[in-house]
Amino acid sequence: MTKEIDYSLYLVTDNGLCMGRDLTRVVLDAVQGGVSMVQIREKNSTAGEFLNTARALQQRLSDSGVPLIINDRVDVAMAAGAHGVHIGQEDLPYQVVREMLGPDKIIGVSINTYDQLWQASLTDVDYLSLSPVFPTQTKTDTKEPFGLEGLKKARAMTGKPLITIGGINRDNLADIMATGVDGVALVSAVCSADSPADAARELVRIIRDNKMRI
Ligand SMILES: Cc1ncc(COP(=O)(O)OP(=O)(O)O)c(N)n1
Ligand SMILES: Cc1ncsc1CCOP(=O)(O)O
Ligand SMILES: [Mg+2]
Repeated sequence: MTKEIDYSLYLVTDNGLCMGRDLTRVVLDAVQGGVSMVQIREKNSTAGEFLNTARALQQRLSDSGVPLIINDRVDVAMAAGAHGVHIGQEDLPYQVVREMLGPDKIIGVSINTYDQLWQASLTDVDYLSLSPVFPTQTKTDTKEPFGLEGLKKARAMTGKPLITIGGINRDNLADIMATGVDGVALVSAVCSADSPADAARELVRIIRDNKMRI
């Protein structure tokens, strides 16, 4: 069953890119600006720190309707009562995560190749994230970027909710939305912005003006 989720503007956090500001503050400002989904991605935190951040945000976002997704750590997601988990090709296998979380939680999977896209399309995963669309300095161990033509090809291959990530900003967002993806995930364009709220507002406007599918 397809869940009713707004994937249009998906903030993925990176504490180190928040310009010394409190991560929770940056996320709440971004949500004020219109971010529709949030993923906590803490690569340098202990499990305990990750859980504390997740619990604090889960509580602060509970009335907003914005789903909170945990990167990689199914245990942290379960302990925090988060809405779901994002996993990559080197994380726990999708079926195992689904068995652990049950049918109602949101599970997203990173897709690095067309073969992975095809395989994942056969499962009941909630969304697919083509990764990366462009090169980025935020994550250095990425595979070959898909580019805009790759996004179009991927869109034609699956009817599942499809988003993309990597090097996305206000200058390339319109072209990305025109490929027919359901949304975009970004780190630095929001986390490092002078005003995360204003940055999110501008991105929302570009998405609204260029979205292909409702
Ligand atoms: C929305 C979204 N898309 C892709 C990724 C990357 O996940 P992964 O390939 O597992 O890499 P890490 O983020 O774990 O370094 C993501 N986190 N979110
Ligand atoms: C987490 C992740 N996965 C693929 S690229 C990426 C980082 C994207 O960061 P930015 O939006 O700053 O390019
Ligand atoms: Mg991962």
